[in-house]
Amino acid sequence: MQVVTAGEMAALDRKAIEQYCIPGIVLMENAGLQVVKVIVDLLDKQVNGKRVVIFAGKGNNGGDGFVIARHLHNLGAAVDVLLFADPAQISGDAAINLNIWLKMGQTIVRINDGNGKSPAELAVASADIMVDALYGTGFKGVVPEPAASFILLANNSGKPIVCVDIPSGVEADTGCVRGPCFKADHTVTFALPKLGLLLEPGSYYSGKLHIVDISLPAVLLKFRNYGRYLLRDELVSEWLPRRFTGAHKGDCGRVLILAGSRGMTGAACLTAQAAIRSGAGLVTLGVPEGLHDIMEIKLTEVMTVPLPETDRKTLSLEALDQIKALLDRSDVLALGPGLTVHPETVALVQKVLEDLKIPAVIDADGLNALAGQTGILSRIKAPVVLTPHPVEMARLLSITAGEVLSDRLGSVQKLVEAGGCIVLLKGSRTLITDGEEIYINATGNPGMATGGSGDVLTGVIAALLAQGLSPLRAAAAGAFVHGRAGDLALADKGVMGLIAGDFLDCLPGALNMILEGEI
Ligand SMILES: NC(=O)C1=CN([C@@H]2O[C@H](COP(=O)(O)OP(=O)(O)OC[C@H]3O[C@@H](n4cnc5c(N)ncnc54)[C@H](O)[C@@H]3O)[C@@H](O)[C@H]2O)[C@H](O)CC1
Ligand SMILES: [K+]
Repeated sequence: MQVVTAGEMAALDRKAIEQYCIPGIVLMENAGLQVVKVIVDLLDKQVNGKRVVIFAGKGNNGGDGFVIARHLHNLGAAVDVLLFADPAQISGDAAINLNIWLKMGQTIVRINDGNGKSPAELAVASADIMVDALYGTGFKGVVPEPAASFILLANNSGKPIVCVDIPSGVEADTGCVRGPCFKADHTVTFALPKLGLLLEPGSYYSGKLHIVDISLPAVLLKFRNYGRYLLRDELVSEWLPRRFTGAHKGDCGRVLILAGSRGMTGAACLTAQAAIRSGAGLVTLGVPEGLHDIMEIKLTEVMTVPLPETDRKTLSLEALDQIKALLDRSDVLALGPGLTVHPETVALVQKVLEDLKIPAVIDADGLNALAGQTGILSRIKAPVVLTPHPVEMARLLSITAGEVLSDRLGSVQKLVEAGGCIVLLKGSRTLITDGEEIYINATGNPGMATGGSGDVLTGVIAALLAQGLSPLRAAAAGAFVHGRAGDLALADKGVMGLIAGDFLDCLPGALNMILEGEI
């Protein structure tokens, strides 16, 4: 599913109206009705007598609010419309719907009645549910008073909040929030997701995102390629490999993993198990020789190879020739989990990458070995996927983590340009890009912020690479599958108790769910 900016969405609206002759008022009616559907479900279809407060603004987002008010009123709800604009400012389809609301004998609740009391505050206090139709995709900057104070009042009320199209306070193109902003329980967005709903902190404020149809012609939604996609089951399912009956393990890819050090055997194991669990035919794990016996005990389906080590039981430069021989018998390399940044291990990582001939996914200490040295990356001849979290991204770009977090999109683009590789930037909405197309992943949950989570992701991506997915798709699909496995594990283990091994075990279930389309 494509992800659009406010301008791109407005252009699609205009095309629907001008080229397909769909009156704007029809789109507004459909938009309002879709929000009403979500609200009715939230109220367990018990709408009669429920108190609903609708914060309405002066634009078409407010117009959606008047449509919502009308339908909820007709369903028996007690609806208070708080208008944060002069009615004279309201025009077009929004004015038509405000007029219908007033013609029905309904009123607008005044923000204050001039003698200190605020009917609006009373309305908020007695609401069962609140609807944010204040600002939509036309918003930029900071919400002015008195709306700003009411947003804080609503957020602190403990009542459910449903935001229309986008939470008021979030900028549609960047996800930036520069002042008070509704913290939505649900956001109902129209036709296509806006970029700001999928970028931090906009994605945080959006709560559960509902992407609903408002009858824009399907051909119009595919009309242009914006190069931004929200990962969905149907797309990832198309990418995942199907195994033919005569397949043997050699057909399913051979993954070489270089990982682990004293005290970090778990990272190596999780990566290796994730790779074999994600369909790789053969997985070989190269580890410092002093840890080899432990790995033999911890792993069964994965082959292990003892390699020369430093005095600190990390991989040493002497391992280079053996690694080159292993690489000649592999389709994909996964490099980094638990390696440490021992100077000799760092030098080994750089040497391995310098004459790399097969695709690789580089994570953790593999990335740290390249801190500030993106020049090495640009000289690598084989395709490479980098999977940094914001701190590793900051080290690679020699900037601060804060700068990465304040512009995630910009920092991934910068690293792609500097390194000529595929970049996956981890976060609650993981971004994956080759500089041309960008995929946004919305699967996963906060329970996955646990040691070893990234190691599992590295193994999944390596396995998908080894099974023939392009580096961009392997990274994007890997993020989607990894997050889906975490969501399956969450149901059973809960957000605090979840550990990386739990979602490792859920990888087969996640893959089946996506492959078989059971959602
Ligand atoms: N996607 C669709 O097909 C449909 C979307 N609909 C709704 O229309 C809004 C977009 O409407 P628009 O009038 O362009 O913008 P807003 O409603 O967001 O109005 C914003 C309004 O406020 C002004 N403004 C912006 N920033 C500030 C600020 N910081 N302080 C004060 N005022 C500000 C701005 O100038 C505008 O006038 C979309 O989100 C949907 O909800 C259609 O209803 C149906 C089809
Ligand atoms: K809104």
